[in-house]
Amino acid sequence: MYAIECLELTKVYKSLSALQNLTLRVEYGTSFGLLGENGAGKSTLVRLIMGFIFPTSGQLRVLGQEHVALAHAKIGYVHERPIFDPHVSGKRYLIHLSRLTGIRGVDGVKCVDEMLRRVNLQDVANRSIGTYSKGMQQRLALAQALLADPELLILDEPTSGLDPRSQWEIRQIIQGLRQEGKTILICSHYLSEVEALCDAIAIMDKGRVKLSGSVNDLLQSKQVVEIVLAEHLSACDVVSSLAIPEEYIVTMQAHTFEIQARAQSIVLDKIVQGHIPLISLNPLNQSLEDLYVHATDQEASSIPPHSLSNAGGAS
Ligand SMILES: Nc1ncnc2c1ncn2[C@@H]1O[C@H](COP(=O)(O)OP(=O)(O)OP(=O)(O)O)[C@@H](O)[C@H]1O
Repeated sequence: MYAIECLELTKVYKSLSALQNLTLRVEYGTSFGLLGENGAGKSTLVRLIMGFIFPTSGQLRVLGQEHVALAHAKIGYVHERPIFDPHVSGKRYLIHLSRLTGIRGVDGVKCVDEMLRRVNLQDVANRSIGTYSKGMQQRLALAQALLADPELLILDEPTSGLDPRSQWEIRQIIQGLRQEGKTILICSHYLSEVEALCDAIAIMDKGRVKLSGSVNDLLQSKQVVEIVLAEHLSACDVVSSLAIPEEYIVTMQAHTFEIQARAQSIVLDKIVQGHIPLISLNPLNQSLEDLYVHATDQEASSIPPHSLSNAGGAS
């Protein structure tokens, strides 16, 4: 069973298709990154998951509920730009919310104090929120989302617009939640953040999933090795004389070609047996940024399928 399961999900606003037959699954206890350019459909998907809007067609199940509103009490949500009453203190605000969620009296205060410690706001707990920095407000929003100990946490651009120190603080909190085994869905434009915080990702483009899967699998499947031949050799001639399968080749230049890392030993055997002189063999690590650029690049859609294969279960 999945914490979030979308099957052929479509959302049309008037005449605009914001999501088109989107299939995506988020496993319980994992941290999932939703990536995509502005207008890709990430917020629409989050709004559907939260039950703020309804799908035009397709199926959606959140924490086992087809009626996603029934899952609401078990979801913690942090908006990209949380809005607070600036005159109320952080502690008072959280106590008010804890009462609304049914945690009252001494237990409520204990729970709030614990949450304030957790997001490192204990020293400013009694100050009015209007005096908080943006980073503090974002941490308060996280505390608010965590108050009812949700099963699923949805973080929309959790570090957007924050200074590096504040970003780091938020990421540390998210790492802690991840280690506790919380299911987390993060929408972010920061690729290094997603690479560091997420077990799996989906890259969305124009309402569709372009690429998805586990971060490790995706990165490993895209590792390449650069082979630099002696200058008198043409890469094209060597590849054809050694009969190196086309699907192993990523790029080819005059005396250099890149191959999939997984094909390294096969290609090297051929090179040794063919007595081909090499200048160097260089592993080139791919980052999530490289994957992202390929997946969202229209030109890249026409490059060989091995460079852009969908490694995950989504389509
Ligand atoms: N309420 C709405 N009515 C009409 N069109 C909408 C509405 N909300 C979103 N859209 C359109 O749907 C598409 C997807 O928008 P969405 O906000 O889901 O993208 P996004 O990936 O979250 O973008 P961003 O990164 O900028 O937040 C866009 O073309 C947007 O203009």
